[in-house]
Order: sequence, then structure tokens, then C-alpha cells
Amino acid sequence: MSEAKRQAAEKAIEYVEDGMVVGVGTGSTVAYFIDALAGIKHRIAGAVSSSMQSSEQLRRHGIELLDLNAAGPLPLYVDGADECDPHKRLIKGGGAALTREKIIAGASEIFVCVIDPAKQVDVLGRFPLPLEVIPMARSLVAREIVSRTGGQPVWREGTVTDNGNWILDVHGLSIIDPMDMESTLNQIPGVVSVGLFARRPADVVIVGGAPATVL
Ligand SMILES: O=C[C@H](O)[C@H](O)[C@H](O)COP(=O)(O)O
Repeated sequence: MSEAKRQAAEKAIEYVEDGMVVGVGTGSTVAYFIDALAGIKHRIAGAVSSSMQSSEQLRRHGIELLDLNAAGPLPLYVDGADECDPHKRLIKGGGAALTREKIIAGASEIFVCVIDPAKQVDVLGRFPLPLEVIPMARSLVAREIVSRTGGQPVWREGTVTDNGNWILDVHGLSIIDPMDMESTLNQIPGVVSVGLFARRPADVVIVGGAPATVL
């Protein structure tokens, strides 16, 4: 699958225009995008990063890192996903970067999502849905998830997000109404963010292959 990830990521370079500040996601697919971005770094104004991991890679390539507050609205955000449905709604957060990813996606005009074909599903939920939670609220949030959704939360023990919080992965969901599920989970006290991108889906999905498919 890494070849498909690379193909999708390299295709996304076509969306980068001169002088842009580019929003950059997190994960193994985006890592290929960052490598490709390095080849045209003289053409862009810089990047806004969604994680320490991506920031480190961007820095290594000498790509200027900008603060989102200073950069303002972004023309383009490129990120991967763990699942993608036919409406370009996504599950994200397998790498625990969902909160900053959601912020940058929300601040961006065009969200280009780069995936390999295995990420395509008809109904979201086979991949356990990640939630970032405030540590003291972990048990409360877990109980509420069970009673409000019937899903089974599992604490990703040992993982601390870039924001100092914890991750619960919710298993056993078949997400028939992603917008409703996103709202339901967002309303639980102690939830920082939900790795369901239904209210802010991708605008463009690039599926790796030879050639890559643009949806
Ligand atoms: O928190 C991580 C992100 O949401 C990633 O974009 C997602 O997990 C996909 O990662 P990968 O490209 O490594 O499959």
C-alpha cells in the first residue's frame, strides 16, 4: 500500500500554487506529500503543520513553518485518512493528530485527502473511531459513549496527544448518520474532538493507483 500512498500524495502536489501557505496533515501518506513538497519549496510561502511529527519533517526539508493564527485562512490543506466514504466523509486520528487536523481543515478553503484504495468504505466505522479526551474525563466519556452510541471505547494507553490529552478508540460502530454521530459525541463533556470529519468532509479525494484517481 505504500506505493499507492506515494502515488496519491504526489498527485496532490498539482493543487499547490505559487505563493501559497499549505496546510499539512499527519501520517505515512502525508509524509510522501511533504517529501514532494520539498522539491517545490521555493514556490510556496510556507506550511502550517498539524503535528509535531509533520513539523519535524517539514523543518528537516527546510520548509518554513507558520502559525495558523498569523497565516489566517488557508487556500489548501492536504491530509490522509483512515477511512473515506462515497460522500468524502472521513475517519481520522489513527495517528492521534485529529484535533489539530480538524482545526486546519476548518481553516482551509480546499481539503485534499490522499488515501490508498484500502481506506475506501461504503459505511464508516470499521476503523475504530478515535476521540481526543481530557485525561480526567476518560472514564466518564467512555461510559457516555457506551450509553449514547452502543460502541465500545478502548483507551489507547500510553498515547499522549500533542495537546497533552488521551485517545479513546471506539469499536463496533456502524456510522449510518455521520453528522449525527459527530454531534452526539462532540456533546460529551471532556471530549476535545471527534475523529469523524462529516461536517467538514474532504473537497477532493485522491486515491493512489497508476494512475491516481481524483474523486
Ligand atoms: O492522526 C492521524 C491522521 O488522521 C492520519 O491522517 C490518518 O491516521 C492516516 O494515516 P496514514 O496516512 O498513515 O494511513
